[in-house]
Amino acid sequence: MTITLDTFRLWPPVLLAPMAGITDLPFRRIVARFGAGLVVSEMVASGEMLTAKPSVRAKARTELGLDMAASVQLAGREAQPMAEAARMVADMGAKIVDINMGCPAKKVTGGYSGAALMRDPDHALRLIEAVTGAVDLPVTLKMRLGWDTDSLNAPEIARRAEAAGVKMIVIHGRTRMQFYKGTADWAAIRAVRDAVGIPVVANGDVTDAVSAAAALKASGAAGVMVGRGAQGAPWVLAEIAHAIHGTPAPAIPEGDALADLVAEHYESILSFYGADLGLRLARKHLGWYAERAGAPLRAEMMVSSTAQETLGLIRRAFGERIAA
Ligand SMILES: Cc1cc2nc3c(=O)[nH]c(=O)nc-3n(C[C@H](O)[C@H](O)[C@H](O)COP(=O)(O)O)c2cc1C
Repeated sequence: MTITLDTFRLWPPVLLAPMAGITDLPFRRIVARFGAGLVVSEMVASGEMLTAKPSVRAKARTELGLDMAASVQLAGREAQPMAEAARMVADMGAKIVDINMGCPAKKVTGGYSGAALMRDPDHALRLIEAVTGAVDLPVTLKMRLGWDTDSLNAPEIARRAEAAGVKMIVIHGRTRMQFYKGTADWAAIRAVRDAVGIPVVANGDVTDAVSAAAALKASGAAGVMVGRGAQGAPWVLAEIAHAIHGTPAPAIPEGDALADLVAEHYESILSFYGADLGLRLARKHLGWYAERAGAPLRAEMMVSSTAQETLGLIRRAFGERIAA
């Protein structure tokens, strides 16, 4: 099934989830290049966006280097700053604005944004209407099944969001109180799908073609969104799309090709954030690549404090390993 948001066709319907601290522009570029229907920015706090802090604006950058609509996710608890932030990210090139109503973090819900908005649907709707009214772009909504198992109100909110102009809904098949525990309930997403006419996308624990097919079957969703499964494996969305939608198979890098990819990702993190911050932020990605590939020298990469040394380690860990 194709997902169309106004004039944008999200093909294949395998989308990269927003992940704070992970789906920055360097990572989104790589995932997009392998192949994905959409890559979503990490959440951008609307209040901070309005202060124009450079580090916050960097999260909303949209230069994917491909002919692909960039989606920027906004988080916030008040309608007006969300509307203003939406206009700002549109000015920065966003073609789709996503609203975060799923984040379970206390820092976020304590501020009544993220999943906390699901506890007050009237307020959530005012916020959604403010955003859909502020920009002439498709607005999408990402949320959970509800706050807890006694309040599975995603279908009701989805229906109201559709009436307010939202064009696509992503459901992480857990409640807020589950945080990331247990397993995602893909079948429960079907009630949302049945409640609206707009595309609904299933999210949570989709890591490969098998889980993607199971999530689609159980939920009846129009597509899947992959988060943690793409860490250290930016090609996984393209693999899923190939298996399910028949798109071209990605060339999964091994040996020197993997070393080249990891080095390229590493250098793009350094140039995006600057060397000091980049060096530290890159470590988690190196760790994931190493874990996935079963590569050695992980501990050394975690403590390496110069780019040159780290690049040498990357070459040895990923390149020589397979070649040997
Ligand atoms: C480290 C991390 C950061 C996340 N940040 C965001 C975020 O900024 N916005 C959001 O809507 N969801 C965020 N999420 C939730 C993911 O988008 C996704 O809903 C969740 O991880 C379930 O999907 P998965 O099992 O494919 O990872 C985050 C998840 C993780 C693990």
